[in-house]
Amino acid sequence: MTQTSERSAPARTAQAHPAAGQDGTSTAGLAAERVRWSVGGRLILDDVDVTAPPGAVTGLLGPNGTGKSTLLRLVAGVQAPNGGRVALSTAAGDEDLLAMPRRRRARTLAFVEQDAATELPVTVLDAVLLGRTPHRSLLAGPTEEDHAIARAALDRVGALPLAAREVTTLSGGERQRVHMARALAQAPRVLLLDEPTNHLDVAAQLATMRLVRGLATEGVTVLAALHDLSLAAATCDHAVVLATGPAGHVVAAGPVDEVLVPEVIDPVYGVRTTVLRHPRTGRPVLTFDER
Ligand SMILES: Nc1ncnc2c1ncn2[C@@H]1O[C@H](COP(=O)(O)OP(=O)(O)OP(=O)(O)O)[C@@H](O)[C@H]1O
Repeated sequence: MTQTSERSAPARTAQAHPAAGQDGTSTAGLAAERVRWSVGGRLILDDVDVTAPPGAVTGLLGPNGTGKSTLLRLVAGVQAPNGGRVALSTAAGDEDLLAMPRRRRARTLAFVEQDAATELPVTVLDAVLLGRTPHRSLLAGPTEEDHAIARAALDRVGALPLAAREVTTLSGGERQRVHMARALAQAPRVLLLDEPTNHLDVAAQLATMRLVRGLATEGVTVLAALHDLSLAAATCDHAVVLATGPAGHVVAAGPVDEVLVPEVIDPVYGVRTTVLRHPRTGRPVLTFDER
């Protein structure tokens, strides 16, 4: 497990996220309540409750196969749950996210899937411009403002030099940044990330998580599935840990300092965890031994 430090993150001028609450809306929290999902007669998620507080980064953690990606897909509306609901909570009250008209949901929530494939022969800029689709009328093409937002999103993830490249020619890490830029261009209030640091080198991982923190500061509610528990400890405000046995369920949820402790991690992952303190940030750094 890699020890993390923000110190080595490359300096990059951040441009303001164009639209957490761009349309005058307030910061929104997310609550998945008693979500169930089965496939082929097998229960994968069993009455899962996950809360992502507004304007914070919540890490969705758990060993392989515990249902993190599935839960994100259900919250995003990519798959329909067999039970439960997903609510968006704002000062104005709760709203059923899954019942929202598709375009409005796309203006509200963006989802960066794990290893999202793009086989279409489109340029990086055009792929990022797709993020603007829910913000314009169905028949209109992208405006100057859409182009400016897409380029700013690419700049923010450090991928502006790739703008004219075909997406299919990109490396895994380059593609991951483009997917993140597309989500930024979507200007969501809620951002779902499935392993956002997959394929990224260590500096790019730190830069991505710094970006994610910056988005939360701007009011975006982030729910991110992560495998690197030290990266989660360095970045997240809250953590939710899933385990199986037999179906995916929540075993712990709360502030990272309370959740990322041996009493929670060891039985779930089958390891022996030691929690150290980062000498500069004071955040937890986790190391592991086999049991
Ligand atoms: N369409 C499907 N058909 C059959 N099984 C599925 C399907 N989708 C998910 N599963 C199963 O559901 C379980 C949870 O999968 P999921 O991808 O959500 O886990 P995960 O926690 O994201 O795993 P990882 O950390 O390995 O990415 C796994 O056992 C997986 O094989």
